Amino acid sequence: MANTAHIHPAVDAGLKSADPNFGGGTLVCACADKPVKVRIEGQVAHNHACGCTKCWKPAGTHFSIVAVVPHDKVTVLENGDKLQVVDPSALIQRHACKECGVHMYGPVEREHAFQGLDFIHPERFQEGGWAPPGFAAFVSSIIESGVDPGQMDGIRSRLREVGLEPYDCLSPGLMDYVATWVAKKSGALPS
Ligand SMILES: N[C@@H](CCC(=O)N[C@@H](CS)C(=O)NCC(=O)O)C(=O)O
Ligand SMILES: [Zn+2]
Ligand SMILES: [Zn+2]
Repeated sequence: MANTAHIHPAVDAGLKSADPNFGGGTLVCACADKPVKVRIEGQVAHNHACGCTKCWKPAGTHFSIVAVVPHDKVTVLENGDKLQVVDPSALIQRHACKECGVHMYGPVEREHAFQGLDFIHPERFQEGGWAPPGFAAFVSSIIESGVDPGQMDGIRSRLREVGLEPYDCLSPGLMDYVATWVAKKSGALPS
C-alpha cells in the first residue's frame, strides 16, 4: 500500500530541483494587504525539513522547510514595521509578521557556530529555483505538536522514500560542524 503520510506541501508534490542560475529572490508573507517583503541575494544553503515546534510551518503541516543564508544577504524591502521577534531569548531571532504569523527571517546573533546566518523559509519565495530540502531534522519533535507516536514509523519511511533522511537532531554533518566549533572554542581541538 502506498505511504500517504503528509510531510509538507512542497515535499508531497515532489521536490523541485534547484535552478543553477537562481540568484536569490523575494520572500513574501501571507498577508493579502501590505505583505512583508524580504530580499535574499543568492542561493540558500542547508535547506531541510524541520519538525521542531519553533519553526514556522503552513497550517495542517508537520514540518517546516528551512534554510540558511548569510545575514548580509537579507534586506527587508517592504512593511518591516509588521515584523516582531517571536522569542527574544531564542538562539534564532525569528522575525514574524504580526498579522499572518509567517516567519520572514531569523538571524543568529549570539556567539554560536551559526552566528552570522539567518534562517529563512524558501517556500515564501515568490520565485522558483531555490535548492530543495536535503534531509529532515528534529523529526521526533513533531510529537510535541500532537502527532501520534504510532505514526512515526510511517512518517520516517515516507521521508526516506522522498529522499529526506530523517534525523532527530540536525544531520551528522551539521552536528559535527557545531561540535567542532564548540571544541575549538573550549580548546579541546586546536583552532
Ligand atoms: N524539541 C524542541 C526542539 C527545538 C529546537 O531545538 N529547534 C532547533 C531547530 S530549529 C533549534 O536549533 N532551535 C534554536 C532556536 O529555536 O532558537 C521543539 O520541538 O520545540
Ligand atoms: Zn503577513
Ligand atoms: Zn526548527
